[in-house]
Amino acid sequence: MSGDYQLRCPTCGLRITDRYSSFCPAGHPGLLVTDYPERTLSLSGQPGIFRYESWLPVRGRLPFTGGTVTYQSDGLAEELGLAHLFIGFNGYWPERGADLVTCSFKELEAVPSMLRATERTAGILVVASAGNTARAFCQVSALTGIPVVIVVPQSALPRLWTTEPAPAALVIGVDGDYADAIAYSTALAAVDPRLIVEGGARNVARRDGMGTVMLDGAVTIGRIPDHYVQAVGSGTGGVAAYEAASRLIRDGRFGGRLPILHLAQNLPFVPMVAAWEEHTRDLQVGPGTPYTEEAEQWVSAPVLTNRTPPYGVPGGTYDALEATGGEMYAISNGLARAAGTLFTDCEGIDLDPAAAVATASLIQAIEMGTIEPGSRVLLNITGGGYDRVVEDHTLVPTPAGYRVPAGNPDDEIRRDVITWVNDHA
Ligand SMILES: Cc1ncc(COP(=O)(O)O)c(C=O)c1O
Repeated sequence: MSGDYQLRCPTCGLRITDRYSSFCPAGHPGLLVTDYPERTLSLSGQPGIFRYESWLPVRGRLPFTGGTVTYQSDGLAEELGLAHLFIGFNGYWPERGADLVTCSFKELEAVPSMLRATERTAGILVVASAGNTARAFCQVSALTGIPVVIVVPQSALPRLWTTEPAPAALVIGVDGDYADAIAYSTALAAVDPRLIVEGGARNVARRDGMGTVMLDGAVTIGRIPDHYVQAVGSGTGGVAAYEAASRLIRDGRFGGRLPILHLAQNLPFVPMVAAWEEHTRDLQVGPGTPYTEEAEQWVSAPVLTNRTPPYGVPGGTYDALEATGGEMYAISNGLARAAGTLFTDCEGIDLDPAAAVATASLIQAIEMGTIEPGSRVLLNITGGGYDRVVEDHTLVPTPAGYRVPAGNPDDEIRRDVITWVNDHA
């Protein structure tokens, strides 16, 4: 049955019966992995992400038809001299059938995460985000009426919009940065047992939702690609691609080799690139390192500046890079801008700055010889179509219900949030 799965600890292999666990009961810190009873991938006949529902940790569906659109590139492929370049487009581009209206692959995470939350009795998610993730969760709330609490830095509020009003999304703007929003969201979730911290990379619904980019790529190409290219901040998309490819190998119909992961960050904030160059799990971030709050200010793709990515943890990005013989790239703003322009000129759609970073890393990989011209390449365009979406939709700002100082929620917020939960649970 769709929605059946077991969680497994990547360290000790223990199978965990509680389908909502985030940690191994034996105390191992690794990211739990889903094992689905269906060894072969069955396609449901549904559009978008629910085509892959047999490998999603959810029961039922939401009224949501968006998903990745994978197509073989002509223009960019020719420009770069690649014989088999496939683009996994995640964003808004109706001419190609791409219908993620908040313009990023974060909708692929939001949909299964929110659906899975509705299965639980204590089921209102509290999500901390600096941008695209918050917008995606608000949009899914707008479409479905599922309540959600969103905590963002106040600077991210202008990027919070949906294509329909989202009355069941409670938005809290924190006077601080992404790290402050995460800390506040954790404290807020403790206010009422019906609130649950969404969990980021630990949330298997998020990873398996993102993994559908790889599934759609392999189904379109007819086999697992040789190379997978993505820009990363948390690295979760890379881990998800690796996990999805591992399932496809067990399926047996899509080839037996993992794709080599090519993951990119945006200079000057490139802590994972530096750690991977040293081949260490030990990530150096913060004061005394080059990867400070100051460095974060200079990147063209702020969504790529996560200070606590699940990099060294078992089952995280380091392990995914190791397993696939992966590479990492440090991309300057100038190279990203030029690559983004080239992509738009060749393919005909605007990109999220993060997707421009990914495109630049593909160019660098070809120049370095880490991607060969004859190989099959899946380029994950994680976001795009912002110029296109405003032609078809009116963007509705999602206002902050509260603007609060960083720290712990005060008594008034606690009272108000409990009242809000009573009204929405
Ligand atoms: C458009 C876009 N691309 C890439 C990323 C990085 O994703 P990951 O979580 O896989 O590191 C993000 C993260 O927010 C994003 O919004």
